[in-house]
Amino acid sequence: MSSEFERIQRYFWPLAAPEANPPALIGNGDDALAVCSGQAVVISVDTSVSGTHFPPDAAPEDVASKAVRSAISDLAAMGARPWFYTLSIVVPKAYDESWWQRFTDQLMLENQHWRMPCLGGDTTSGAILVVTVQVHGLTDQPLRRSSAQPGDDIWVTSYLGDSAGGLAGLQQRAPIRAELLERFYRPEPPVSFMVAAAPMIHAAVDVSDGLVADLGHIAKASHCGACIDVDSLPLSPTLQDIVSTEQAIAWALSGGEDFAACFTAAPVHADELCALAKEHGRTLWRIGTMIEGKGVQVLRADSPYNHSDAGYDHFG
Ligand SMILES: Nc1ncnc2c1ncn2[C@@H]1O[C@H](COP(=O)(O)OP(=O)(O)O)[C@@H](O)[C@H]1O
Ligand SMILES: Cc1ncc(C[n+]2csc(CCOP(=O)(O)OP(=O)(O)O)c2C)c(N)n1
Ligand SMILES: [Mg+2]
Repeated sequence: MSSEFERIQRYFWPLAAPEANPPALIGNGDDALAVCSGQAVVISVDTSVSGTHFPPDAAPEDVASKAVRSAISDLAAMGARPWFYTLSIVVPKAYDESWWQRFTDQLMLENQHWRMPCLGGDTTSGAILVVTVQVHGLTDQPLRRSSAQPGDDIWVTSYLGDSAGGLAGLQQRAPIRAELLERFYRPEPPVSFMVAAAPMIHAAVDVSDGLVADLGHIAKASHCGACIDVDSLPLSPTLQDIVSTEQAIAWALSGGEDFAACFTAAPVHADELCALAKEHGRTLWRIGTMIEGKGVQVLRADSPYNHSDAGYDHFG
């Protein structure tokens, strides 16, 4: 088995490809990374822990994809294009080199897909696998949670609840479906669409903890309320095939890890937003309206819909 430094050189330094745009002033291999950008730099860090964010027996490829994509989701919600990321990793000593190879091969595929190299990080051993990805994105004008206005339409950028359905399958609480596992391990944050749509968007958040909880962040930060209709929630045919509509709605409202964007925009932009989404190979769903007041109201045919609005809470 090779040393820590040999592993860093062999597995992580090649992940500096493809080159960052604009390139780093000092890249991998020094005491620190040095970069310079003419635009605002948007930075977000997310940690994935074995047993908390993915099952302990998850494939290295799946852990790699989910860690990168869940971090990129925050860039999409800010309307920023990926620039580069850093990677901090704790790996149990018992993992063999084939694990390292498979993990970093998949990271390379993610780098190419998002055009986002890994320019630095930290490597240690420890009791369980922990992967921390800090992403850096660029934009001229970051989107915020705090700029929604009463009267805005509320939009989401993907089916909701599929990831929770995939997790339920892994945990033998529901039938396993390959498409749902794919949504759990390889979500598709709407990066290029959100960058292009940013000028029309008032406020945005990424849906990681659950729609009601995350939309609640927009409502609170914007000092207004939100009203959504459960019959307009985008539920995938696959999800509806494996569980009751009530269960699918519950997962769409609070399952979490959809890594979609939820955003608000003036109704006048509705057609243009849908056309733009199509150009970027995406679909948009309008799920409600921002209103005066506070909190998130969940309705069905104008009556309150009974649901749990608690999002995922690491200490709940
Ligand atoms: N340990 C921490 N130290 C400082 N700030 C934190 C810490 N944990 C979370 N935050 C900040 O609190 C806010 C909410 O965090 P979180 O719910 O994890 O956001 P997200 O869902 O976007 O990852 C973010 O702005 C985040 O940067
Ligand atoms: C083994 C396992 N159990 C449970 C979950 C469900 N789960 C874990 S974290 C989480 C919410 C999102 O994670 P968090 O760390 O809060 O992301 P952030 O909001 O910071 O982006 C959910 C739904 C999972 N993904 N894997
Ligand atoms: Mg977080």
